[in-house]
Amino acid sequence: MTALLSVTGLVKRFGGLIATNGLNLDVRSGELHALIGPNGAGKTTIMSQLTGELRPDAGKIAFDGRDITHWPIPRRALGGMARSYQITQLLKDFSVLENVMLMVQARQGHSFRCWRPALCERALVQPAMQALESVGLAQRAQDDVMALAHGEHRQLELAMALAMSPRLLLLDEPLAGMSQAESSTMVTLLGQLKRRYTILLVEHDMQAVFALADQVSVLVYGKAIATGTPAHVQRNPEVRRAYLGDDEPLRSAA
Ligand SMILES: Nc1ncnc2c1ncn2[C@@H]1O[C@H](COP(=O)(O)OP(=O)(O)OP(=O)(O)O)[C@@H](O)[C@H]1O
Repeated sequence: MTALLSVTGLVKRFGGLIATNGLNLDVRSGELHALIGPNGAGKTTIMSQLTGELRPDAGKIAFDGRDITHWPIPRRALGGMARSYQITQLLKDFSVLENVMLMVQARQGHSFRCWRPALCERALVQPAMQALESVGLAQRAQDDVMALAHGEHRQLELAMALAMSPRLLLLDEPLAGMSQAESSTMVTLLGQLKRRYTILLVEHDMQAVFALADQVSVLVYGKAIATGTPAHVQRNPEVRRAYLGDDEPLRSAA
């Protein structure tokens, strides 16, 4: 498998703090690659550099063989990178379906024109409904966003990312704040989306990470100290020491 995303020597400084410290990371087409590490390791900072919300101080980001390091946010999004956020970012006065339709419309870009209701239906509603079906929310399409439970909000955010027809899904803590039942629904969902999409997943829930990931990269102080299969990474003594501060199995890390 070739690398869809290739990060080389990435550096991001906040004043005297080096949040990304010469990071190298390859995400291959079709894999679910998890990025784990202790709080403050720099996971979200990397996601923001990938989407273009933060500018790196050095290094290169290549996506699908093209150097996108200096591309603006919309160009990356239209080029196939979609991020779902750690903090819920939904339009609260809109319905579930309308939130997704807005993303479909954004995807269509400047060329989008909707002259007749029938055309709107085909251009916006159908793809939006498809995205909702992919996350199990089709039945809630007409509901107000505020009527959804927390777990369903996260599913909706995922549908919004899918509505961008992404080639790479960037998921920042999709299980954050979820009940056990909600987590389990989301893990099943991500298992279904795996392979259909290339996914870079930041997540603290190690059980979910090890159940889902093909590859895991462990980040400590802005650097990947290990990359490999879940089994490989779990056995790595340096990972155990750096991540847990002891020799306990990695499953309880957060
Ligand atoms: N805008 C900013 N200005 C200054 N420092 C920042 C900024 N954003 C992040 N940092 C710092 O950079 C480091 C990495 O933060 P980041 O949020 O990327 O870590 P993280 O691994 O995502 O943490 P968590 O698991 O808690 O979400 C931290 O020390 C954080 O305080």
